[in-house]
Amino acid sequence: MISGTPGRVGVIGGGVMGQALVGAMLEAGVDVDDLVVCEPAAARATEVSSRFGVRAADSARKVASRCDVLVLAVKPADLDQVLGEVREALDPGTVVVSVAAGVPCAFYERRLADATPVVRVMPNTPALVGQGASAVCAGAHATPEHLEQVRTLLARTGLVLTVPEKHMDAVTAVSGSGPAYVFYLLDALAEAGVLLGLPRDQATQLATATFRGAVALQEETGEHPVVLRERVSSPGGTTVAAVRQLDVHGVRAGVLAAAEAARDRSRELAAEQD
Ligand SMILES: NC(=O)C1=CN([C@@H]2O[C@H](COP(=O)(O)OP(=O)(O)OC[C@H]3O[C@@H](n4cnc5c(N)ncnc54)[C@H](O)[C@@H]3O)[C@@H](O)[C@H]2O)C=CC1
Ligand SMILES: O=C(O)[C@@H]1CCC=N1
Repeated sequence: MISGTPGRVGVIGGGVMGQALVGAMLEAGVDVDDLVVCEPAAARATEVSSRFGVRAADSARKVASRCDVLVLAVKPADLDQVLGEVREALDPGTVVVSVAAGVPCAFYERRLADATPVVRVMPNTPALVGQGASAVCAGAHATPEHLEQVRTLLARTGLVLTVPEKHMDAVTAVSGSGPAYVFYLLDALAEAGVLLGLPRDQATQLATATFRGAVALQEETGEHPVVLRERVSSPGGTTVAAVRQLDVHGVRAGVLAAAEAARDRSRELAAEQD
C-alpha cells in the first residue's frame, strides 16, 4: 500500500468490531470497491453488504490474496484457523492488522511468512459513532510507515494512540472493555432515579445527559476530575454525602479490581491460544 492512499482492505469477521471498522474505514476514504469482507454467518454477511454496500467474499483466502491490508476481526479462539487459511495467499507486503484481545503480535508472526508486518489494535465500540478510543502497536516487522497506514485507516474511529505492546493488556482493560463499565454505571444511575420515584424514561435521560455533560466539561476545561468533583460538592451538602457512600461501598476499589480482572483475562486469552 502506498502511504497516503488507503489501498485495498480485506476484513475477516463482520461482527461488532468488524462492522465498526468497515464503517470508519469507508469514512476515512477507503473506496467501497476496495473493501471486501468475509463473514461466514449468512445473516451477518447480508447485514454488512446492505449496511455498507461492500462486497462479501466466501473465503478468507480469497480476501487475503487481494489486499494491501488484512484486518482480522474474529474472536481470539478463531485466529489459528483463519491464519491457517490465509497464510499461503498473503502477499509478503500485506499488513496484517488484528483487533483480538490479548493475542500478541508474535502469535501472528509465528504463523505467517517471515517478515510479515503485523499491527495490533485495541479499539472499542464507540468507534461505531466516531467516538472510539484505540491503541495501536507494531510487531517486529512493521515499520513506522505501516503503523501510520493503519492509523490513517482508523482516523475516523476517534482517538488513536500508539503504545508499546507491553501496555496493550492495560489498554484493553481501560478503553477496550471500558464502555461496558460506563454503561454499567449509567444504568445504575438511571436505576437510582427510578428507586427515588422518577419515571424510567426521565431517569434515563437525566443520567445519560449527566454522563455526557460531565465528560464534556472535563474535556473543555482540561481540569482534573477531582477538582471538578469538588466543585459539585457544597460543604455539608448532598454531593459529599453521596460520594461518601460511593467510598463506603467500594466503588473506586471495584473499578480498579475490574480493570485488573480484565487485564488478567487478556493475558489468559493469549495463553489459551498458544
Ligand atoms: N466487541 C468489542 O467491544 C471489542 C472486540 N474486540 C475484539 O474484536 C474481535 C471480534 O469481536 P466482536 O466483533 O465483538 O465479535 P463478534 O462475534 O461480533 O464478531 C466476530 C465475527 O467473526 C466471524 N467469524 C468467525 N470465524 C470466522 C472465520 N473463520 N472467517 C471469517 N469470519 C469468522 C463470526 O461469524 C462473527 O460474526 C475479538 O477478537 C475481540 O477480542 C476488540 C475490542 C473491542
Ligand atoms: O470482552 C472482550 O473480550 C472484548 C475485548 C475488549 C472488549 N471486548
